Amino acid sequence: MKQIVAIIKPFKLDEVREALAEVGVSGLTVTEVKGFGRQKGHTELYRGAEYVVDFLPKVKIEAVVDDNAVEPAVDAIIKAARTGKIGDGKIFVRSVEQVIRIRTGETGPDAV
Ligand SMILES: Nc1ncnc2c1ncn2[C@@H]1O[C@H](COP(=O)(O)OP(=O)(O)OP(=O)(O)O)[C@@H](O)[C@H]1O
Ligand SMILES: [Mg+2]
Repeated sequence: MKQIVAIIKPFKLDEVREALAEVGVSGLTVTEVKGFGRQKGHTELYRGAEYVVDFLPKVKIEAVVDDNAVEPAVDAIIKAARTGKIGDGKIFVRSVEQVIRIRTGETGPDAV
């Protein structure tokens, strides 16, 4: 199992959520975050204005999926979140050792 962590532009959240649902991702955690990439926030457009702050608003999406679902999920995020402009975001993929569904006690891929 893997955890996909994607940092995206906030206005892309709905599209990304729909794209992930289409490829069968069963659960998501979403957090409002702030960050910067290699332009350090300074030269990035946000809602039409050039932001001159150190940290730009972003949305972090976390989804844990079975190994064979990583590629379709990553592809779906890229397709939905990409504008082609700087600051489109980044995707990190991490290994997940265990998943436990609290209600039923199921573990592993059955619990994802
Ligand atoms: N190395 C990193 N570690 C942690 N978070 C990062 C990293 N790079 C980017 N981020 C997060 O992703 C957000 C978007 O990054 P961004 O898309 O600007 O990356 P970039 O490398 O500057 O690419 P681009 O040139 O397309 O803008 C940042 O605001 C930050 O929250
Ligand atoms: Mg950037």
